[in-house]
Amino acid sequence: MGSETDHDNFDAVIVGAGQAAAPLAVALGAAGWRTAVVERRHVGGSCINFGCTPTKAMAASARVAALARRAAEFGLRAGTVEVDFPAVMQRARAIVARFRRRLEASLAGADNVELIFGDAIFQDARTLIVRRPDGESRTLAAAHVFINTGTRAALPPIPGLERLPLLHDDALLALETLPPHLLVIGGGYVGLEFAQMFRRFGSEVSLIQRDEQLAPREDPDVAEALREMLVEDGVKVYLEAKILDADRGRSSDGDSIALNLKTPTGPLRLLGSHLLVATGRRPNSDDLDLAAAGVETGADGYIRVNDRLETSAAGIYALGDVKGGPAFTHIAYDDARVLKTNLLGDGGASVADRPVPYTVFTDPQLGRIGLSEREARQSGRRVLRAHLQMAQVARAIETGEARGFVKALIDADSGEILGAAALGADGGELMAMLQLAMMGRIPYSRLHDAVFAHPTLAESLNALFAAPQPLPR
Ligand SMILES: Cc1cc2nc3c(=O)[nH]c(=O)nc-3n(C[C@H](O)[C@H](O)[C@H](O)COP(=O)(O)OP(=O)(O)OC[C@H]3O[C@@H](n4cnc5c(N)ncnc54)[C@H](O)[C@@H]3O)c2cc1C
Ligand SMILES: NC(=O)c1ccc[n+]([C@@H]2O[C@H](COP(=O)([O-])OP(=O)(O)OC[C@H]3O[C@@H](n4cnc5c(N)ncnc54)[C@H](O)[C@@H]3O)[C@@H](O)[C@H]2O)c1
Repeated sequence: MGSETDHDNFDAVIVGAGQAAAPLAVALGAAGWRTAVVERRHVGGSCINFGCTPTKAMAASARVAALARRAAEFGLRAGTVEVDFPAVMQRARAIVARFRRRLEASLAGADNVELIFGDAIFQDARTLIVRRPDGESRTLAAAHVFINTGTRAALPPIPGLERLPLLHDDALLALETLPPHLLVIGGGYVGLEFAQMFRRFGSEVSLIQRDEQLAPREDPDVAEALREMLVEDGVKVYLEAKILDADRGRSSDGDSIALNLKTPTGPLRLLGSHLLVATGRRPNSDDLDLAAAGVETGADGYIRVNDRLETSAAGIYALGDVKGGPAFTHIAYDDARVLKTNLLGDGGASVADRPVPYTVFTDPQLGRIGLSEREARQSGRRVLRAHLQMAQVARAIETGEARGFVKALIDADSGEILGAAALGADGGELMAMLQLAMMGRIPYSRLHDAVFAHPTLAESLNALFAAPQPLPR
């Protein structure tokens, strides 16, 4: 049995096998650094195990169900559509297992990389103790430590919530039977994606949002269009709803959870069978003993870093969601690029001013990049707004997916695109085209005149940029 006085010396220890860890470990190992990756559960972190991967696999099943129900619109007779929920979940879990295996294999096959399962905790700035699942401990020492421990679901302070069974993170993926009535607290990206997909699987879904709009970071027109789409799918959306408390409910339908709300139209008691809490995340930084290492956090627990991802302790870095800021897999992945460049390459890489695109995988998708209207107004620039309803796009009409709109904000002086929102079929891909134009500083007038194949969604850029108008103040 290993003892805590035995030190394993590494050049680098990465705590948490999240989205940044694998690319960083493989690169460090290839450069000859002896690298340990410590993971308490599964490689791949939130994204592969209960975030992006399973939810996008499930959303794909939900989309097929929704399309199959619309078969008659396309001139087809598909009969009654039945959702085999255990099969949907089995498919999602199989994809998760496949991604996890692939990642584990890439770490196992990497030069100079050792994957160690266990909970890591700092002893001091250069030393970590890893408590392994079998009860043994290992002490790892390294000149460079990378913290990639991600986040977990944050529970809001609602009296009674702690006594109820909650669906989030792993619990949701373990579901075997379709919830008859899913209550979703929180109208952010997690809430939006789950509310729509479970409704499409056949659950009754009630979505409770405390703010006056869904997706509070988005412009009101985008949020309102998302609300309309969910309502069209049959989701009951409650805005400006304050949850006073939660308790065990009873109804003839077998509902066992009750939420007591204060809404703009009066008090409301909502009954449901299952409860998903999607009110944001909190960082996995509280059980690392960061104080022992001299690593500072903000009051919210997120680790403080500079633009080079260096923490307050020399030689210790934080990557991915645990450092706060935009919480997306591609950002965690890009954090690894910044550190690879600075530690193994030319140096000089920074997270300042990088683009932060994202796509919310509702159907249709919301693709976002750059400034929102609110931010454009605050920027003090002269801004134009280009706007196009998807109902005017040939491809969208032909494929029967004409909901939504695309809009772009333009610097009136340079003609450069400052930001865009594409809420429509393949909105994420459409947004990526606008992102490329932003990266290449291509003025909007060139996209207006560009030749795109007909009938693609790309072609809609011609019409989008036909007549941009001054952004209303
Ligand atoms: C439901 C849901 C859907 C999402 N969908 C998307 C999406 O479609 N697109 C997108 O870009 N992003 C999505 N995200 C966000 C995305 O999952 C995260 O931004 C991403 O996983 C962040 O990666 P990370 O590297 O910071 O850490 P994580 O992926 O969170 O991984 C952290 C790892 O550290 C481990 N760990 C923690 N503490 C310790 C410790 N003390 N010792 C050892 N190991 C430890 C954890 O077990 C975990 O494996 C989604 C998130 C959720 C919750
Ligand atoms: N497609 C994607 O890229 C994707 C998908 C899902 C999640 N994510 C990432 O995961 C992060 C977490 O997502 P999230 O949706 O959990 O958090 P979030 O912070 O995006 O949204 C939380 C929502 O809950 C609401 N809320 C908070 N407390 C409430 C209460 N007591 N009652 C009712 N509503 C309440 C907030 O107004 C907000 O709309 C996101 O910020 C995102 O970065 C990304």
